[in-house]
Amino acid sequence: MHPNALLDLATELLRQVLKLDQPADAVVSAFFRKHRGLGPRERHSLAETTYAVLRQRLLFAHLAQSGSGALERRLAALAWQGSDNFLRGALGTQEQKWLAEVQSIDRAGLPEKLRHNFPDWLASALKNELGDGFWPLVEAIEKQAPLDLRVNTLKAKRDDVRAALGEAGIEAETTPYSPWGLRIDGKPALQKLDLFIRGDVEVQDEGSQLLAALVAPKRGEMVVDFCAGAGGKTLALGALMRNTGRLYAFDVSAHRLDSLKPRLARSGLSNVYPALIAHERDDRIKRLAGKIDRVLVDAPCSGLGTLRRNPDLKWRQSPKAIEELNAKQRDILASAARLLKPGGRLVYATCSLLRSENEAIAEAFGEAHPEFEPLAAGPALAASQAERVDELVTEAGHLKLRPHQHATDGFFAAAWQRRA
Ligand SMILES: C[S@@+](CC[C@H](N)C(=O)[O-])C[C@H]1O[C@@H](n2cnc3c(N)ncnc32)[C@H](O)[C@@H]1O
Repeated sequence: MHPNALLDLATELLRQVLKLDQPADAVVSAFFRKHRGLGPRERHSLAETTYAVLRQRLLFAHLAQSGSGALERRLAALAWQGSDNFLRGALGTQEQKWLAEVQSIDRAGLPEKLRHNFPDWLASALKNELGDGFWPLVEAIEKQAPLDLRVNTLKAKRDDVRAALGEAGIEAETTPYSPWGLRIDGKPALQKLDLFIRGDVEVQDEGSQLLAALVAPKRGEMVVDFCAGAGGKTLALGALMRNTGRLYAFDVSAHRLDSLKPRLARSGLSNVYPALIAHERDDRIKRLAGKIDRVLVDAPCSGLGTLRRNPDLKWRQSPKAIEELNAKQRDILASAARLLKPGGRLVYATCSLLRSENEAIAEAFGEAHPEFEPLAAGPALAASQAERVDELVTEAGHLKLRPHQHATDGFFAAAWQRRA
């Protein structure tokens, strides 16, 4: 494709994504479905350019002020993630001159906001939360996340999968904390590999794997994944149960539960029971009250721990939306807790970095529910063969992961045991 035609497409894609009325990954996928003729390299340039704009939107919007022509074209040129030569082929002489000028600006001297690229409310919330970790986080989320895999221990061993990936020309390292994880640099096409098709691996961030390790369901138990979504954690839990017992995968979204089905088929699990619920007080939950050994509440949240993958969330979340989520999180946790039998384990988790969605929810639940005793995450993770657990837990005994410290998405989890 002629460079200018591709830059025109990048301009159009950015116009759609920057409306911010839908998740960026959904807009990008729909765009690619409409433009089927695009090759893998063209798709890569378009998607990564779009994500680069979302990551550093304030900086690029500032630098774009001086140019002319469509704003989105200037943003695409500034954030271009293909080759420089290709981009030059797309730009007119004036545009090239402008780009060279703005690219020579010393970015380290720009105001703070143009260096962290957060809206004000979020910058102050994250500074409060992270202190000295704020700037390391900014740096960590400007980079792409690595690709983590979870080896399906029902079907394969980690060393064998690593060797098979090596034979396919894909270098993988073992993950530092999860006993089932492999980490790959870059984004090789895995879907066509035999080991993927037969369900030996699933794509799953190491942090998500650690949540399953914290729930630690055993053979033959009754387990509920309360907010199962597309079932990333369900599959990990089912494998830990060695395909025995009963694992209910609840969610209010039929669409998300539908995406679980092909993954379930690949995984070889037959102990999973997906169930659509209307809301957290659905009758199905009342029927199972007091009967369940382990419950995971992977609560709907702001997703701000996933900014490496979803940089649009910085611009799509708001304090009001987070307050609404907080109410939902409280309700779902209180309802899910009723499922547990005495001695049972409850885990509340989010992929948020914000205290209001994490500690605040856990503390309020603990105060209102003396029948639940806090369970320290460290020993529980160690019992699941997680490694270097001291690096993963807080003084209060919560699991807390950060992109800049652990190279995972940001996660929080609190656990309790129901008193007998
Ligand atoms: C963080 S996502 C879950 C991700 C999933 N556990 C995974 O590992 O792929 C939160 C999920 O909660 C679901 N949800 C929202 N409200 C709910 C409710 N009241 N009861 C149960 N699930 C709910 C959403 O549909 C969404 O799929």
